[in-house]
Amino acid sequence: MGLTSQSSGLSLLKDKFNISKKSEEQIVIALAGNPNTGKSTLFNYLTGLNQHTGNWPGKTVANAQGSFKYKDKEYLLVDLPGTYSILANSVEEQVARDFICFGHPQITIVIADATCLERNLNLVLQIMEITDNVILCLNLMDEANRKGIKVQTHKLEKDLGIPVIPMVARDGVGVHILKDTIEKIVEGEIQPNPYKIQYDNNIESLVREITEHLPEYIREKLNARWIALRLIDGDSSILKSMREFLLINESMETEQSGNMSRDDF
Ligand SMILES: Nc1nc2c(ncn2[C@@H]2O[C@H](COP(=O)(O)OP(=O)(O)OP(=O)(O)O)[C@@H](O)[C@H]2O)c(=O)[nH]1
Ligand SMILES: [Mg+2]
Repeated sequence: MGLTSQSSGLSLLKDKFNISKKSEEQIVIALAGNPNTGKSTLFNYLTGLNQHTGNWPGKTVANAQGSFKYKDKEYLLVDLPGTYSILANSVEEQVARDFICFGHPQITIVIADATCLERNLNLVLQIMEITDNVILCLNLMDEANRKGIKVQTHKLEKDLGIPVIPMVARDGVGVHILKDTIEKIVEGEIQPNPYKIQYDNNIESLVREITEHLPEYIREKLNARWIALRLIDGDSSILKSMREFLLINESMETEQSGNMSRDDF
């Protein structure tokens, strides 16, 4: 039973991330991106809300969440803090990383500034290492056009292996295509296949070694390759997050988790 399964998923969302689903059927979507790329603008456009988003002060998380409906499906949109990376160098980065990794949103939208794509793609590649269901929105296309910047959207889509949607969120341009793409991913009509970075042989063999030693419980529930990469990078915060995740999960899934406990880390 995966974490997206309703029994554990709901409590994990509530206990760790303070996210309340209105119903079990609601599909959770994370909205990530660099600061100032139009996340709030898109969030407000989709949800009809009018709030300043990205308010995640440390451990007392007051997140922004809103819902929308499209073709009879209910979606819960979670706005993540604006970050340039999710390598957990700051509280914001850790919050964004933990939600994408442990909160298991069914889809993660990354909203990028089309006028400085190179910098924005860093975060996109990092998120693609954690999860497959990623959509890239190229926002501020009006600004890009004004500056004479042309983006080869289809080539980018092919190279990244995920849907890429040009957007002017301020005017709602591209939002319908986004909703349609979300729906097609949920229905399985679109299956993103993100490009995965291959590291040099030393790192790849370490990744294999670490993944083999990760407990089966973790391998089933989380992206073992990504966890191994973070451990190789010396990121001790991932251990803390995994412990927390196990603690919550243990209390909810005592029977399913069997003998496995956080003390195994
Ligand atoms: N020209 C243009 N401006 C936009 C577009 N989308 C958003 N903006 C503007 O860009 C600015 C930043 O938008 P926000 O939605 O606040 O960006 P954000 O990503 O939530 O920013 P942080 O929360 O600070 O990370 C605002 O002034 C928006 O009006 C767009 O498509 N075109
Ligand atoms: Mg914002």
